[in-house]
Amino acid sequence: MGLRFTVLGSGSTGNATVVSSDAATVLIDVGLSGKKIDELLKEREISGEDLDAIFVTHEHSDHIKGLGAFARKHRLPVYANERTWGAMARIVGDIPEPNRKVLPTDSVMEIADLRIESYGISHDAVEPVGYCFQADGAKLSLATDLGYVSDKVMKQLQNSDVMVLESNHDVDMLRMGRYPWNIKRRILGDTGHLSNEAAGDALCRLLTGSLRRVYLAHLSQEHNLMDLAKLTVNTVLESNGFFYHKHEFALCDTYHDRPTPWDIIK
Ligand SMILES: Nc1ccn([C@@H]2O[C@H](COP(=O)(O)O)[C@@H](O)[C@H]2O)c(=O)n1
Repeated sequence: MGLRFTVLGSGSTGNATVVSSDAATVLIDVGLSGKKIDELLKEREISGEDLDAIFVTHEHSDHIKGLGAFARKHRLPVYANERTWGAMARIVGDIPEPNRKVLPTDSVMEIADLRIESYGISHDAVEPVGYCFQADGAKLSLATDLGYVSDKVMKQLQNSDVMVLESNHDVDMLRMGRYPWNIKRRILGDTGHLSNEAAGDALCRLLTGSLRRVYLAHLSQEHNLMDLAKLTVNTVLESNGFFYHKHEFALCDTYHDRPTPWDIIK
């Protein structure tokens, strides 16, 4: 069991993911209440006491809603870049100084045998990041809340074994949906969220290496369906000549209201 993870919750109602190596376990984002995170961890047979640290992607409430309460309860160190700390200070409340850790964007650190790398992404937060994790020769990449996938991000995601990739909306459903126009423009823009097609396009450039599974994540409950997201991504892949067998590669589900099973990458 060299590297494994579970997505506890995914979508604008709250995001949180646990990544675990042989000797370290970390939580990425606390976008649900602290109480709910405790319940979800229990469902996956771990607890807050098993965690070594929390890593924050950005200050939007669906990523930090329960951060302050959860970090204080379990006395956990919290890692974020300087500007994200500034932007979330009021929402998160008091985190004791020794547990306020600054991890600059595009830097690497290690907790025991777990290598953690942050990378900058395009989203309308002060300095949003994604994270890649490596242990025991395996690589997991988390890539959600992306307006678009830049060449730099694409390079960062290369050689992943498993990815959690945003597939937020179906563009036609969003265009015809009931959100106000300014919000639609935001979601569709370069600092908004990846559509199903954009996720498919990104995968066309990533499916050449070791990639075995992609979890489609941060799906809109208003403008998407898991089956539609998978169909669209598959259609984009096939129209670009990528045909695969189930045992070689799979698209996997995430949920807004329940955790994914542990995925044991290695
Ligand atoms: N009234 C709303 C609804 C949603 N948003 C933001 O739009 C993004 C996509 O939301 P989905 O739930 O459709 O995935 C997300 O960033 C929401 O926070 C909004 O600003 N106002």
